[in-house]
Order: sequence, then C-alpha cells, then structure tokens
Amino acid sequence: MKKLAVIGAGVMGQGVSYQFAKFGYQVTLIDLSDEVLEDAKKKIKNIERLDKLLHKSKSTYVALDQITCTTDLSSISSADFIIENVTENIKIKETLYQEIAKYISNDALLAVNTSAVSITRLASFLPQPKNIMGIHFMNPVHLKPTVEVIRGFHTTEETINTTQTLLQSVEMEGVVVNDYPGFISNRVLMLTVNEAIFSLQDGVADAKSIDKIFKQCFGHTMGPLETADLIGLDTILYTLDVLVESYQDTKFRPAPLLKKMVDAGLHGRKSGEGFFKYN
Ligand SMILES: NC(=O)c1ccc[n+]([C@@H]2O[C@H](COP(=O)([O-])OP(=O)(O)OC[C@H]3O[C@@H](n4cnc5c(N)ncnc54)[C@H](O)[C@@H]3O)[C@@H](O)[C@H]2O)c1
Repeated sequence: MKKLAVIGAGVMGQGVSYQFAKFGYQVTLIDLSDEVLEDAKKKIKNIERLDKLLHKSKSTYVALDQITCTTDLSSISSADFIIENVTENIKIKETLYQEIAKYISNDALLAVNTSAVSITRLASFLPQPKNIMGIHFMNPVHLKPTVEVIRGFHTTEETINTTQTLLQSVEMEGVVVNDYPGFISNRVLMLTVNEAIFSLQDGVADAKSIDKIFKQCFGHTMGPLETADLIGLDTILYTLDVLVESYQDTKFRPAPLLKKMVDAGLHGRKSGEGFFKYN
C-alpha cells in the first residue's frame, strides 16, 4: 500500500490526509472544487502546526509536500488504497460510487468513512465488493487512534488484514465490527446526542448544564452537545436520517431543534457556532 487517494476534503478528509501524510504516504486529495481544496490545505497546515506545538509530533514530513490536491476523480485509478469521506448523504455517496466504479483498479482496496451508511450497499456499486470495507475514523483523526473497521457482506479476511496493517503503519488500531447502519459507535451515540437535543428543546436544562451532567457525573471528556458541535450538526442530521431510513425505526427521528439549527447555518465548530460559540 503505497499510493493513497482520499475523496472528500472536509473535516474528515483533512484529518485522514494529514494522518497518512505525517507517516510519509503520498496522498491524492480529491474534492469538487479548487476553492474547497484551497481551504482544506489551510486547515491541514493548521492541524500540523497544532500537532507539532501541542502534541509534540516528531514527524519529519511536511504534510502539504506529501499531499496532491485535485478535482479529477479519475486520479484514483493509480491508487492502492482509497478512503472515501464525502458528505453523509446516501444519494451523494451512491452517485459517487457509480463514478468510482469507472476508475478504481481491480486490486485497489477502498474504505468507506461513514457515520452510518451501509458498507454492503455502497460496495454493491463496485466491481470488487470483496475489496471494500468501512473505516469509521474518529474526529480529530490524528488524536483518536482507535477506529471501527466494518466488515461488509463480501469483505474478505485478506482485505481486513491488509487494512489493519495499513492502520498500524500510522499508529492506529481497528476494532472489527459487522455491517449494520451506525455500526456500534453511532447506533448508540446518535440516540444520546439526539435525546440531549430533545431535552434542550423541551427546556429541561440549558446546553451547558446538559453537558456538565455527562462530564461531571459520568466522567465523559465532552458532553453530547459539545460532541455534536465537533462532529458537525449537518453531519448529525444526515446520520440520523440515514438511521431512520435504514432501520425504519422512528427512535432515530431527528429533533426539530436540530433541523432548525442546520437550516439556520449553525453547523457547530466548522461554522463557528452550534450549541456553543467558537472563535
Ligand atoms: N465529522 C465527523 O466527526 C465524522 C466522524 C466520522 C465519520 N464521519 C463521516 O465522514 C464523512 C465526511 O464527513 P465530514 O464531517 O468530513 O463532512 P464535510 O461536510 O466536512 O465534508 C464533506 C466533503 O465531501 C465533499 N464532497 C461531496 N460530494 C463529493 C464528491 N462527489 N466528490 C468529491 N468530494 C465530494 C464536499 O465538498 C465536502 O468537502 C461522512 O460520511 C461522515 O458521516 C464524520
């Protein structure tokens, strides 16, 4: 596994590209426009600056020297390993996978980075579903070394083992789970986050108090609302929509307050404001 392609240069695409560049991989980072890619470059530079300053990263690589940005999806044809991180929307992902099928090489492995979408469903668009698995990276990628590796219906043990070896080479570890929407982490987390938003909407407590209960009573590092801001409220909404649709179970229906905040442009940290304000 030498050449990596990362599709989607948002929050996760930036983090994933940085993590692999930091360990010397050549990364091709793909998104829809040069504007998005320019913004991603600035953010990756900032991630690297903070990683060196706060976390004493000793990497001798300069991240942006390892990363080539492009809007040309056909560039994935030379990649050994592809990590897809586009918007958490089934239609967007499915349309993209039909395009990926035109360019992906028969030997390449592809990891779907998703919060909830079925790996088996996306793999069905590709010629070699045995080479497809999910990697549910956590955010921020370079500070969260444990990830979920999701085994789709056709994923082979060889694919899982190669993926684990690749992750180990960037000091990460995969916990292997089977493919059901939301896997373990988001099937459980999204219910908590959504119920916290319902509680805020019902006026049970303010945002700070809700999070304080989780931090001080349960020992969580972050409360559910701060976590939602970190993930992105638009991504939370999309994920809940995917879970409702996948399980046909209204327990995942998104809180109206969440929808209202997303419509108002309050997407959390990435927009500067969500349940809390950020500089
Ligand atoms: N944000 C998190 O904390 C988090 C954590 C784990 C997994 N995820 C998953 O990772 C994926 C990406 O999430 P994110 O938070 O980075 O989203 P984001 O909205 O920050 O970024 C998505 C990017 O995908 C790009 N994109 C959309 N369609 C594309 C296409 N056809 N080709 C190329 N690029 C395209 C968009 O322009 C955007 O830059 C989602 O599936 C999400 O569920 C997110």
